[in-house]
Amino acid sequence: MRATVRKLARFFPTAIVSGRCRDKVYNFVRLAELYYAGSHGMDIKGPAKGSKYKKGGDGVVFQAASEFLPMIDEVYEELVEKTKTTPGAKVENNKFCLSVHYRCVDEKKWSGLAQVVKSVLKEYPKLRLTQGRKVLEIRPTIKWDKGKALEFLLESLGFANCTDVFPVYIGDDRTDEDAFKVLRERGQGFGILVSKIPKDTSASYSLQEPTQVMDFLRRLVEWKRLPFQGRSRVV
Ligand SMILES: O=P(O)(O)OC[C@H]1O[C@H](O[C@H]2O[C@H](CO)[C@@H](O)[C@H](O)[C@H]2O)[C@H](O)[C@@H](O)[C@@H]1O
Repeated sequence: MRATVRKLARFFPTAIVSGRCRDKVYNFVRLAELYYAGSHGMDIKGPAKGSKYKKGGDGVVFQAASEFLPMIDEVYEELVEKTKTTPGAKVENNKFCLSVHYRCVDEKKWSGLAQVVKSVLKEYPKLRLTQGRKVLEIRPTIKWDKGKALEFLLESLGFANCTDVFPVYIGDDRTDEDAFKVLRERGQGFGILVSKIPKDTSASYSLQEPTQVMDFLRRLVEWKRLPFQGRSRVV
């Protein structure tokens, strides 16, 4: 997948948008030519060496929730301490947001763990709690999500009002729906949901698994390599 994404980024501006913290995502992917939006889009950074898509000025850098950092760190410490007694619970610091994983916790203890998390958050009204796949997510109440990050990237790169730019957003998480919605509302490009089972979604298309995503990206690269006149051909 990494080699395919590297080829893709040669032809198309490519970003990875994730709930994990940006550094962690970068360390997984290790492609300096990409844009990275970590912490559910709250921490955005463009390629270190600048980008051929953004001429002049500074590179793309944006942190939507910097003032929340001390609070997030404080809540992280508190959650680590208070969840110690729940075997299998894991608190993950994603810089501008936190995740409390309960995948490895005995099902009988799930509601107790959620109560512990909620009781900590009572003291922090500026943070909100959402639910992911066997994970409780804590993040600032600011109006920022993966959809906002996508809009920010389109605007920063000067693509927001281009009729000849076709953004494609691929995701498998509930939080990716915000980005699918943005594309649907703008009538620009489309979203692709990755899921084996049918789901209620704002994405326009779906793929079942990462190998299909890789195949789709590989075909995009092949299509782009075709001479312009031949691009209507399906690869
Ligand atoms: O925004 P994404 O890049 O799709 O990330 C969403 C979450 O990913 C991670 O959690 C996922 O993997 C965990 C195992 O490593 C699994 O337990 C969980 O169910 C998955 O959602 C990450 O740890 C979370 O912080 C992200 O929000």
